[in-house]
Amino acid sequence: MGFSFIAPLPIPPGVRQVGGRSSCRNSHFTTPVASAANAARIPRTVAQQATERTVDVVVIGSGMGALTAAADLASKGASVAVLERYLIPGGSSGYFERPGYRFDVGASMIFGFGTRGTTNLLTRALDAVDRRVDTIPDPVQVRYHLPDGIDIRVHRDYEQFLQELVRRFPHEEKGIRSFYNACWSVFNSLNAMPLRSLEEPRYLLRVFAAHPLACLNLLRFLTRNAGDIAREHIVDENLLKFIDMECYSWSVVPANLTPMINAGMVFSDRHYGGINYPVGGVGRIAEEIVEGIRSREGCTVEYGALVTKVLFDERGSACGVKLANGNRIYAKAVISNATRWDTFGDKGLVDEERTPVAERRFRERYVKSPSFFSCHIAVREKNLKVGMGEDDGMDCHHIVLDDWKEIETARDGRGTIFLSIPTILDKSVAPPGMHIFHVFTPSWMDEWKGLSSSAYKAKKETMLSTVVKRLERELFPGLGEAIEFAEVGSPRTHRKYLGRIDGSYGPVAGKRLAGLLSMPFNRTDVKGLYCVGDSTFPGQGLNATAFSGFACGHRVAADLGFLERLPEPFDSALTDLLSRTRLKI
Ligand SMILES: NC(=O)c1ccc[n+]([C@@H]2O[C@H](COP(=O)([O-])OP(=O)(O)OC[C@H]3O[C@@H](n4cnc5c(N)ncnc54)[C@H](O)[C@@H]3O)[C@@H](O)[C@H]2O)c1
Ligand SMILES: CC(C)=CCC/C(C)=C/C=C/C(C)=C/C=C/C(C)=C/C=C/C=C(C)/C=C/C=C(C)/C=C/C=C(\C)CCC=C(C)C
Repeated sequence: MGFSFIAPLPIPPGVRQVGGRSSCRNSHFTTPVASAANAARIPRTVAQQATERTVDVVVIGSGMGALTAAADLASKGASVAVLERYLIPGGSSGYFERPGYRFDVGASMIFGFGTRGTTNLLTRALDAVDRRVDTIPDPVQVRYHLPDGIDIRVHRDYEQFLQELVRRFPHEEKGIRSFYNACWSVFNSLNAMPLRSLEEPRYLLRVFAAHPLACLNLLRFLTRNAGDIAREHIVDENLLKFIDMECYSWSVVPANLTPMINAGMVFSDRHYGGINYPVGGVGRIAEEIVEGIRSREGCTVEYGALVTKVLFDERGSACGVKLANGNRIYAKAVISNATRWDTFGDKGLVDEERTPVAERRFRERYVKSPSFFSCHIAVREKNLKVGMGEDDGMDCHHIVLDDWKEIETARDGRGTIFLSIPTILDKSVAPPGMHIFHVFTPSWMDEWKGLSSSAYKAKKETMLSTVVKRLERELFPGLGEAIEFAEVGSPRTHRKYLGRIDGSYGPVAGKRLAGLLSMPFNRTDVKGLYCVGDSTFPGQGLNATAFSGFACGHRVAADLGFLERLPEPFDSALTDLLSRTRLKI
């Protein structure tokens, strides 16, 4: 293949841009100078003298869950310190740059970015701190290239999508319509109400009083999985496999393990708010929220700020954090955006001996999803043998699978391929005449452990070549010749730069669970310590973690007196009841 191979990902020249603009008010940190090496070993360049200070809320990490919670709290008047170990905000929704290019670290398919309803939580996270990002509507959420010749486009227009699916499975028209109608019923219920903390009873009582039917409908679906509902309406096994892929493509588990509430959100929002690409790349969302947080009195976002431990007071409540440079920040509430595995346990921010039983139970029910092997590829349009122009009808997002048996388990680049070409929508993220291909496929940490550096590099090259050959066969003949350069990341890369255990995409049900009911909310059994992000209700996805951010912000604000709440014991009764129920199921 005629391209230069560069690894690892991401060496962030763009870092200087973001860090350099930093004006960390009240901060004792200096902005670290960017380099791949110190990015992974941060923070080395922070203040020499250990310092202490106090804020209302410390937020560990700056993924979308964390930023939404911080933005919400900042908008309510709390002083918030967001501490990010890396040099760029956004975590899996961050970016990295090469001259002329801006690559999205995670995928580029963004839900929750519409202009109407209540479920557009990314738009709302920006609104919370008076910021906005322009978007480009995507006419097709994804094009599936599946076994048995199943080639389906999920059009933004709902009826157009249904007709395409019905053309392929005419005998299942009724089942198709009734399954997706069930999804709409979930979505319409969610979209009727303000979305806040389900463990804050005052809010819950008000929302039940204002929208009783919607709440009862959600309760009905809360314990169910999408696969069960699909089987109530559909019998064709190939169509059920397609529904499995519809779920797997974002939940990384098949339909029988995918909570129905989440399926309802994803399968309807794509036709309601639509999939919208942020102009300038996905990283723009986090950048703007950061600017909005920083504009609030007493609020900071600090990079190169690796938190090593949560601090406790004499009553055992979380009261702040310790950083790798020895600094301590005290707070009335601590919010962790690290995964639950990175928050609790021997290698976590809270030692095993302080780890509550509920957290051990969580680890019995949820497992770490696989990570990804991801390739960020710069492609010359003139060398591609398929049209990429505005009138050529090339779609931005593709999913490729050769054999149904390979959907979940195949290794070495033979499993499901996810491809996003953001330059189809936004030409500003690459130089003229160039495209960005972001290709990823599930991969596990155990495949990459213990390799010498030459074996590691060779494995990356082999995997890249496997994936490129599959794309050449399916979609882009001659792709290899069109590649200018490629940067490749393994699960090790994801662990190193995103700080996620084993580079995992997030927690997934390790066995059949009762829908979303088993997923913990934001309070933990450690007083003063909250979790946010994809280890909390409702799970993975930017819009999902934005929900967890709003819910967390709301619960913390009520606990700290920024919002009214019910008197005790009524306020905590629901949290206690839900934790006890969770321990039993
Ligand atoms: N829709 C899409 O296409 C898309 C794209 C990208 C990501 N996603 C999903 O979005 C979700 C976002 O996840 P999230 O909000 O849970 O967070 P995240 O993992 O994206 O971010 C967590 C942040 O916390 C930081 N961090 C971790 N430990 C730290 C420590 N000890 N000290 C300081 N900082 C620390 C990390 O560096 C990271 O920036 C994920 O589920 C992801 O899979 C979806
Ligand atoms: C008391 C109680 C508990 C209860 C009561 C009742 C009620 C009221 C209830 C309620 C509920 C609620 C509110 C809920 C909520 C939910 C939500 C918000 C959800 C959300 C979700 C979302 C999601 C899941 C999303 C996701 C997404 C994703 C993950 C994406 C991804 C993507 C990708 C990866 C892409 C790829 C592809 C290619 C590239 C092709």
